[in-house]
Amino acid sequence: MEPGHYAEHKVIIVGLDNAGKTTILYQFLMNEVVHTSPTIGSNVEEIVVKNTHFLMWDIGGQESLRSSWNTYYSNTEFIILVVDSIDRERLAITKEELYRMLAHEDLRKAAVLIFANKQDMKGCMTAAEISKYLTLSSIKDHPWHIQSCCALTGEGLCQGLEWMTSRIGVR
Ligand SMILES: Nc1nc2c(ncn2[C@@H]2O[C@H](COP(=O)(O)OP(=O)(O)OP(=O)(O)O)[C@@H](O)[C@H]2O)c(=O)[nH]1
Ligand SMILES: [Mg+2]
Repeated sequence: MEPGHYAEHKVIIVGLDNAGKTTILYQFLMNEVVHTSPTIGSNVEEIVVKNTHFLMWDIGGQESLRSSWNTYYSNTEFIILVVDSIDRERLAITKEELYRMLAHEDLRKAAVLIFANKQDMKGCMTAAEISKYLTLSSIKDHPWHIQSCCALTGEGLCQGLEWMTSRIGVR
């Protein structure tokens, strides 16, 4: 590669509405909690971690928007799936969306980081419970990792990014 040029790794941040995707993106960018409103379309930001450049697409998760997630899939290296750990009722929908993505041709080489977000909420599901419900251990054709986090404090977010950087160059 020429000097001054660097590889940029494409990331999509997906998950149901209200999961905390936009909050996570701006924690990565600014180490701050921003005021968010539901994302219509997407936000895109470049996040640099230890000289590794990620281009992160944060995509709106409302039901009507989920059918267009696939327009963001090409060349994706990482999927960040954000789960609202207090939202037990809708974990089944997240599961459906996860397996739909994993079956998509354009994502066959993507690694998956699952954030079990909102760990500050009383009575929330643990990462282990979410992992079991999503049957993550059955996923053999994509590298995956689950990390508990709280986007409001930033706890757990760095560990998730570290897993991503550790994957680069593995394949
Ligand atoms: N308690 C708590 N609230 C959180 C956390 N992360 C995000 N939130 C709140 O959850 C709400 C939704 O956050 P967003 O980041 O806008 O959610 P989103 O996933 O981008 O939603 P869409 O854009 O509609 O898909 C906001 O009120 C956030 O402040 C967390 O870790 N704990
Ligand atoms: Mg959003």
